[in-house]
Amino acid sequence: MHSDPLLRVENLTTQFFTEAGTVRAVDGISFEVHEGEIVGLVGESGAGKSVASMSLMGLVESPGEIVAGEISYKGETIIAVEEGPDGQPRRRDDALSNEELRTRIRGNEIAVIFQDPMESLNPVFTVGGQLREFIERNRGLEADEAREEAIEMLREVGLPDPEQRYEEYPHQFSGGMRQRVLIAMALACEPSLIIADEPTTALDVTVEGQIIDLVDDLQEKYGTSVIWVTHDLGVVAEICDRVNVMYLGEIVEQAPVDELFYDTNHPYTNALLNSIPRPDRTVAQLETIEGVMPEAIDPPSGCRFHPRCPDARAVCERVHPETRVVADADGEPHRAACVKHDAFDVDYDGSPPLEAADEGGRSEPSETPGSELAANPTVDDSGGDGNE
Ligand SMILES: Nc1ncnc2c1ncn2[C@@H]1O[C@H](COP(=O)(O)OP(=O)(O)OP(=O)(O)O)[C@@H](O)[C@H]1O
Ligand code: NI
Repeated sequence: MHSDPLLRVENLTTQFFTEAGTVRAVDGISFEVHEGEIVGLVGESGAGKSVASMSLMGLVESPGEIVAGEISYKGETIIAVEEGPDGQPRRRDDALSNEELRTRIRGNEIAVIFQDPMESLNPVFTVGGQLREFIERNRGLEADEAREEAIEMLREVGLPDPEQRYEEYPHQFSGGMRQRVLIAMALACEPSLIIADEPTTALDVTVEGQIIDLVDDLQEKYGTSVIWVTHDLGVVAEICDRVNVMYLGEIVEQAPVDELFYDTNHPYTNALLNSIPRPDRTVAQLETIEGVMPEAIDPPSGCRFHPRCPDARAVCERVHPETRVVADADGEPHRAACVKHDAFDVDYDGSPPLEAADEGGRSEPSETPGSELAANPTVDDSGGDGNE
């Protein structure tokens, strides 16, 4: 990790200006992706993973806007927003224009794979035709050359009978096969970075495993870097080198993957880990995270996780922690945004627990299944899907 990163994201802040108020979807996140790395972006639904991904490619649509931050790719500033004289955010002079982002970066340098392939494939054209056209357009190849290349890519992503499959329509493909086609499309322009936004969420577990293996193999073969967006820490463990855990628009923990699992430093990550199904536990024993993630429109004061946090103390209501280095992971920083760590000098230990815990002292989560995160009456579980 001594080389310059392929992608550097600094203080990325993306908001949606809605009638109900300003949605702070991505609220000042910073992370890096190095060459040949698979970096995870993980968190519950609504954490801001997709908005962050779209922001990286300059694809946020109105009423959304990147209001602050800087993104550099291969050492070049591609997106940068500063405060203008009128106090409004504006594009910095050295950043790329939308046109430059579209022609130079998207597809060629950074490609994206979405959860639902049907959104990216046109049902009225053959799969091969779409892939060929994409290759023609983006690589300037002649039609028959592009056809050869398309078939080669279909073979590369593990589609049986690629010549025959080339002539078929998207509805003739299974979900997993369609996802393979999208991977072929993403790889066709030989990008240096692929953003995969929950590409396996809609697939059954076996097919999901196959797609993960495929991306892993291709990543190794081509040296492509990948940002893998998921709500599933199990998938992260399988495929990622480094991980960013997001909660309500912020990165709350950031570490190499083994470190994250063996030396977990944020209570939210811990809660996510405890909610992973394990073969040695029955469903009834699963500890899902209680309560619904609050709205990004009006996040809780202090630490945004405090209303659901088993470790919350009074200080957590007041102090909004940024991510700080809390441990060393073989020379790499392990960051967390939780004031219980010494790196935050706010007298967490001297601060009273937020609610008087039953029978004096806060119990380990496993001793009071299901209640530890639900205990706080301020948790609003009236909307959204709180099951994740
Ligand atoms: N077009 C939009 N207008 C208003 N708010 C939006 C819009 N798109 C996203 N948001 C809000 O931004 C926040 C982050 O959403 P995002 O889709 O990035 O979450 P996510 O982590 O990708 O969740 P999921 O796992 O469900 O895909 C949410 O509060 C969401 O409601
Ligand atoms: Ni998403």
